[in-house]
Amino acid sequence: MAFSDVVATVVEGPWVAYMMCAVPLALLLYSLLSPASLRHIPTEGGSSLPLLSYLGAYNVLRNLRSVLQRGYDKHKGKAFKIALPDRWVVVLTGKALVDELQRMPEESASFIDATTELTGFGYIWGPRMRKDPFHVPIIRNQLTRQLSSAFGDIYEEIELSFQELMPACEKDWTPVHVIEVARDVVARASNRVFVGLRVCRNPDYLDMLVDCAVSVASARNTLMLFPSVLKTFAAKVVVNMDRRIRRGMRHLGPIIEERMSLLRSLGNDWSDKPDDMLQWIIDEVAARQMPKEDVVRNIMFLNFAAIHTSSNSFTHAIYHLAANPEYLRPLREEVEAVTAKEGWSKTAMGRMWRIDSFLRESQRVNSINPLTVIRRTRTSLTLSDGTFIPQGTVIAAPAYPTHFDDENYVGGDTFDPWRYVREKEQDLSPSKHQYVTLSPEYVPFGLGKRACPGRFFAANELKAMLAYLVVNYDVKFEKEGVRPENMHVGLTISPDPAGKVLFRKRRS
Ligand code: HEM
Repeated sequence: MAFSDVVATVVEGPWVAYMMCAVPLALLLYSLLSPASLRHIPTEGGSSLPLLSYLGAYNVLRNLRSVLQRGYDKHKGKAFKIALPDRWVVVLTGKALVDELQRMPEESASFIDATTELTGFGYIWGPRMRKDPFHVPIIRNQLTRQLSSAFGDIYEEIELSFQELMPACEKDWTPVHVIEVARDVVARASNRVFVGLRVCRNPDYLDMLVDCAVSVASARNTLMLFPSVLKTFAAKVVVNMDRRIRRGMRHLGPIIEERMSLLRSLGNDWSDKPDDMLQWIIDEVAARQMPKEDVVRNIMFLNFAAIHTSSNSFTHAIYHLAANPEYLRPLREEVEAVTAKEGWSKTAMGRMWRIDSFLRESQRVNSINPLTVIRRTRTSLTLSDGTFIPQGTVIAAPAYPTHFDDENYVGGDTFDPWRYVREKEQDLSPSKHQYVTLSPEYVPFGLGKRACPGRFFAANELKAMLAYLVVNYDVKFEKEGVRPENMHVGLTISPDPAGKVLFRKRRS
């Protein structure tokens, strides 16, 4: 049958009648199935009517930043909702509600359930990581406690990686893809501490980690186009974690086997037992009698958490510096004065207030995710302003509007690199203004019990990277003073990946 015949049959036949019945039926079904209990919460970014909300979701994904800002301006201090292709998200605004959000216990508003659904991570990394996230206390306790003793190794790796990755800059102004260099440096420096010298410089291992981090970070935008029942399958196709873990096993498998056999023969403690991330994870995996592939899964997850976030944050900061090279001098003066006294150490990093303020301010104006402090309610609850939130709702705080609110930051829409240096100088408790310090007005690391446990590690690494660059290189953009616009794609924000910064080995 020719195509025109098919069209004629459809138009003239009973199909028109079927369609006329089916469409209202679908609308009715959808409105019955849609969460009626969210209808009292105002919608931003489009209509909340059945099916039309999909148009809203399209608009939200294209213009998330401005939709969130409009919602914030209209409803500050209250909640509003936005449509995504696979769900509604209720956005809580203003200090009081965001503070309430961070205090909600996991049993009533779950971070794990929210990351599973909103970012698709539960589907990508598998149910075990969701049910038993033992990597969190490892980061919080062992890794963070070891920062002082590990600093020398981290710094050595930073220094060597920059020298190897940017050799041409030794001679003249050379364009550098900062995001790519940042990913490699972060991967190498972090893995010096995660898995040790034996593997951390292996180019295939590093390539695997960076590729995994980039794929997982962008997968959230693809996975939200699938209904929940298909997400596990979609995650397998989009990310194929099993294949990545097999590749990781080629690098880490022999070391894991060696260490596991020592654990079996010598027990939990032996005199020269390694004291690194790999061993801490092996201990947990062995105690739970899990397969050794789970060690690799954990290492890869931590690398995803570290590489994507830290390299984006670093690139944002370098873009500000290259657009305003006049910031180099005050940064250099500080780094040189501090390292002259303290050497390159964690103590020195703690004394670099300008470096710290620069990174914190860059994180404030650029953010890492447009929605943060994400949770999914496990019970119905009523907020202090009387808003009823039914069970199973994803709730979150909006990053940009919070960070650009003049009530929270004077001149909040301008990048002011020394903002927190001034605040520290005026405050009796200067630690309140550090890069890693959280508050309902500063949300890039999340908030509350599930706030980023890796931020102390990240801050030290990023401060060492920035400090190293400012004392060793001159920096500028080809077109002076112009910073490339950030890219907003669906639920992600990133520095323009095409941005190139000119670097030249410092002459004076
Ligand atoms: C500048 C760098 C980083 C940024 C901006 C960042 C940001 C975040 C954010 C926003 C969250 C969610 C918190 C919430 O919603 O309340 C988070 C969670 C997490 N981050 Fe980071 N992160 C960074 C670096 C790191 C590093 C280096 C590691 C690992 C060493 C790490 C490990 C984690 C883990 C494991 C979680 C989940 C915590 C949990 O399950 O309770 N992050 N991070």
